[in-house]
Amino acid sequence: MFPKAAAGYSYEDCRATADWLLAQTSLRPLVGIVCGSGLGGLAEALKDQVVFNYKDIPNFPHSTVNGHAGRLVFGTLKGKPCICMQGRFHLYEGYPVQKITLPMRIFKLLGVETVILTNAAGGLNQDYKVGDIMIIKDHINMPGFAGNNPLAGPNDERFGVRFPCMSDAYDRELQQLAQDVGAELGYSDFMREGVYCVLGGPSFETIAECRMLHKLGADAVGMSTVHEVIVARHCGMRVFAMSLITNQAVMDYDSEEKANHEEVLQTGEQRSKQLERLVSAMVTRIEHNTNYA
Ligand SMILES: O=P(O)(O)O[C@H]1O[C@H](CO)[C@@H](O)[C@H]1O
Ligand code: HPA
Repeated sequence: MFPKAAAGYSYEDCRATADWLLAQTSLRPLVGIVCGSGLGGLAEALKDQVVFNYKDIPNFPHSTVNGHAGRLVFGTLKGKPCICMQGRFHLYEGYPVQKITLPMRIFKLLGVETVILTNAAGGLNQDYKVGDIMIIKDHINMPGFAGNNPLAGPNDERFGVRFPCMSDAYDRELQQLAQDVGAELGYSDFMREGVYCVLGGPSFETIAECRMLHKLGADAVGMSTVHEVIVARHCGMRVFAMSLITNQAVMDYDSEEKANHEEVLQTGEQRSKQLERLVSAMVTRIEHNTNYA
């Protein structure tokens, strides 16, 4: 039922990749950051960088999407050890869902305790504007409804339990921290919180699909993040995620708007400095069990 190609990587494969990385750098990251489309600039805030191209990392998939550089960056943010994915993997690139989430298991084996995920998304909530930052409080996993869940297949208890809870997927303390930090930075006017819905892509949604998703309770729609969140929670990492609303989902048959990736990347560029400040300030204030000083 689960052909080998779709089964992802074994615990030993993940361990081998993590050990390979650990052997190349003395940095031991506590925070893992994933940059969404056009948001790779987040990695630039890291000091004392050690950078790996995905194509040089054993077992790692390769980035194929414009706006996803395909580099894994180790470094520090105000002294705190971090790892940052400059580019992620998506279902529509043709990877099985178990493979696009491999980096979350590598993060775990490297010692990461907290994951911060970012993405570009289309706004379904009519109160949202392009450029808003939405703190994700919950998700709707559409591919999961059809059985395409990254945890489908044999479960290795060394990562986590067979039936992980997802009602607490998005850490509430970290959501509050983001609100506090956002307010201190003067970002409250463009910060929202809401529900993110993942679809398979790569085609953008039809008008009828956007209307349906909105009725179902989604505030933003995208093609990523949720799979990573599920795998990160399965192996016990704390998760914070946010969407940059890069475009308004088209909900109206009279509209001339057309979703396009260029607009997505452009909005990412415009908000990248603010996102960088928000993430940096959050990272410095997240408490960890390990004393990294
Ligand atoms: O979710 P991220 O990786 O930010 O990318 C978003 O942007 C792309 C569409 O423009 C899709 O890949 C969508 O998921
Ligand atoms: N739909 C799906 N994914 C996206 C969008 C969108 O409108 N914008 C950015 N990623």
